Amino acid sequence: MGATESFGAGAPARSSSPHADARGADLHIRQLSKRYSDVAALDSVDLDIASGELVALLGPSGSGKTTLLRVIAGLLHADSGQVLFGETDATRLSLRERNVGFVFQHYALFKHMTVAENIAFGLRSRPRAKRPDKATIRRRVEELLALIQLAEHGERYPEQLSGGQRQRIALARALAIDPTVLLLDEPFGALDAKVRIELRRWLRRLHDQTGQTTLFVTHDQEEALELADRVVVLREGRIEQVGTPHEIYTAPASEYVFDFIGRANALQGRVDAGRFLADGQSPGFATEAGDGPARLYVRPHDLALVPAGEGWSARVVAAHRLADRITLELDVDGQPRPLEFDFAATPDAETPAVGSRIAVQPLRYRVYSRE
Ligand SMILES: Nc1ncnc2c1ncn2[C@@H]1O[C@H](COP(=O)(O)OP(=O)(O)OP(=O)(O)O)[C@@H](O)[C@H]1O
Repeated sequence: MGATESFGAGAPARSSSPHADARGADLHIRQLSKRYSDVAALDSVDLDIASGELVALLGPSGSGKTTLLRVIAGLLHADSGQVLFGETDATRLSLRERNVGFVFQHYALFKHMTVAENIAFGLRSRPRAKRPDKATIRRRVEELLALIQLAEHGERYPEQLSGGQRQRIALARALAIDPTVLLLDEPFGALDAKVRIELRRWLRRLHDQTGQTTLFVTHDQEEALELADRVVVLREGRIEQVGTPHEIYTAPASEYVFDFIGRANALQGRVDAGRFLADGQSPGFATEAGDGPARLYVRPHDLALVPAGEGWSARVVAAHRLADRITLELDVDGQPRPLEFDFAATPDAETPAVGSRIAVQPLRYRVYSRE
């Protein structure tokens, strides 16, 4: 049968090798911990980011993403652990000394300054000895305006721009200081879905041009998977998995990651001599998990209709059709939770009737042992 526990198919992973013209330092996080009374916002976090990488920090609300970013920026001190920029221990350095660039969802532009003045701000406010001369600053601003494709907008004020344009300016302002690392905390979070998708693709192209070491916080798995060289999945202040988008999607290290990364069905059962047997069902599916209680995870589009006896037998409890996709809700015999099954249908194919019995088999899946 075609069923397999590994996920072979899919686009090749984007290389995580450092950018050819990488800018910014390597970043090393060592055993960072930060508590708020009884909450561990960060719990012994270790992470290495190569110069030129674009890394997404992904996790649900409260998982510690913003705390980690703020500790790296120097806006917040950890209880223990270290932040290293290359060889330099930055743990005790101030925000200014770290020379990081950041853009937050609500980190507004200065309203009374033009776009050009906003971008120049970081350079102009440097101490005199480190401040470039006026002509150099002007050139840098023009370069950045061209880079963010807003060359004609330098003399406008922020209120004369769209939300998406403002966030591009905020990025240019952060890049102006040639930062050690660029830290972005849900920079497109306040924008509508369409602009958000356009901007994340734009950010990826911009990153390919600049090679700037970047850490990007998001709770949107699609954004992380599309944008990043590598994704760090956080859970309650700990790193659950680090990998390329391809690795995270096709080989989730835990039930938590599988569930968080896309739509997921979980079947209860046990592993016996290399086969997963769902409770109440007889066909077994090959797995490398050890013997004992386990759960099999499968995405709704990774199931297939099969003849009775070759898959899990189930009753159709709901059916929906949208253009060429059919989605069924199945009550699988012996399973506590319904299963979602999603497949492409030819235009003349009939939608299975509610109440009818069918059998389905997982094409690609993962089995996780349970203690
Ligand atoms: N100033 C604070 N005082 C007390 N608890 C805090 C404080 N800041 C954060 N926390 C707690 O620390 C944990 C991590 O918060 P953090 O903001 O880093 O999460 P997050 O993943 O960025 O969430 P979100 O996506 O909602 O921004 C949460 O449980 C949060 O409630």
